[in-house]
Amino acid sequence: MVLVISNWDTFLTPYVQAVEELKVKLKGLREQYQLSSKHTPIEFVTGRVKPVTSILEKAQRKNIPLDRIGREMQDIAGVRIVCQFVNDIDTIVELIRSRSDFKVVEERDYIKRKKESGYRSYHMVIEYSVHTIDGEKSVLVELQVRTMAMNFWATIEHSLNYKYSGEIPDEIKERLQRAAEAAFQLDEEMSKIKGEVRDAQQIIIKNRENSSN
Ligand SMILES: Nc1nc2c(ncn2[C@@H]2O[C@H](COP(=O)(O)OP(=O)(O)OP(=O)(O)O)[C@@H](O)[C@H]2O)c(=O)[nH]1
Ligand SMILES: Nc1ncnc2c1ncn2[C@@H]1O[C@H](COP(=O)(O)OP(=O)(O)OP(=O)(O)O)[C@@H](O)[C@H]1O
Repeated sequence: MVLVISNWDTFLTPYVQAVEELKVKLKGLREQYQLSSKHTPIEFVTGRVKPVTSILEKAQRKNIPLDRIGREMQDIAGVRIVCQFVNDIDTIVELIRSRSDFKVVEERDYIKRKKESGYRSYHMVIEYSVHTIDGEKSVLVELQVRTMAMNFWATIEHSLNYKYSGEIPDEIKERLQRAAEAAFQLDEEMSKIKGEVRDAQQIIIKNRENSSN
């Protein structure tokens, strides 16, 4: 099968559907936590379908024939779950593992073992089924689970990589390494005072409830 550009919309339809469904499901979990006045391990959720130019660039870089990208490119559909605290990540990972509608096919822990760049996140690749007019279709989705500090660092580093076409100057790389260490320290410190932060959140929720009654 040779994919031509006019086929991309059709090819990507199940991926678009998967990302939309997963965003609804994960945001639904967040709502449920909020309604139960429990601390929510999900601060926010984003998702995207990989742009066609990025799919083509990655296929070429990784030598993936276009007729195999559905099986070999794991991040055509991507969802990111951002949390407040590092241990929220464990809660989310357990939650995802326990679901019957997600089949976890791979996990990569870049928190225990950060990447050379300084990148930290927990990655899960799941197989997810969507129902299309041509029947059920299973697609791979990459879930990135990270704290707000990890997300801040990764977003800035991603922009700089884009700016320098992947060749970030050494001096900036070193600054990024130091910033990654600072983000790690921020996560550590916040974890130590999370009880206090959670109490404050409960007070805010209760006050909101009282003023709406
Ligand atoms: N900002 C940033 N993001 C990263 C970094 N490493 C990985 N990521 C993100 O995580 C995704 C998956 O990375 P990996 O788990 O390394 O997967 P991979 O297929 O081996 O590598 P990629 O070719 O980078 O996708 C990437 O597409 C990025 O979105 C990094 O050093 N910086
Ligand atoms: N799993 C994901 N969930 C949500 N957003 C993502 C995910 N992966 C990447 N993104 C975001 O999507 C945008 C476009 O990403 P793109 O796929 O081109 O980059 P990348 O993942 O860094 O690339 P590559 O894997 O090809 O090196 C970026 O803003 C990136 O941060």
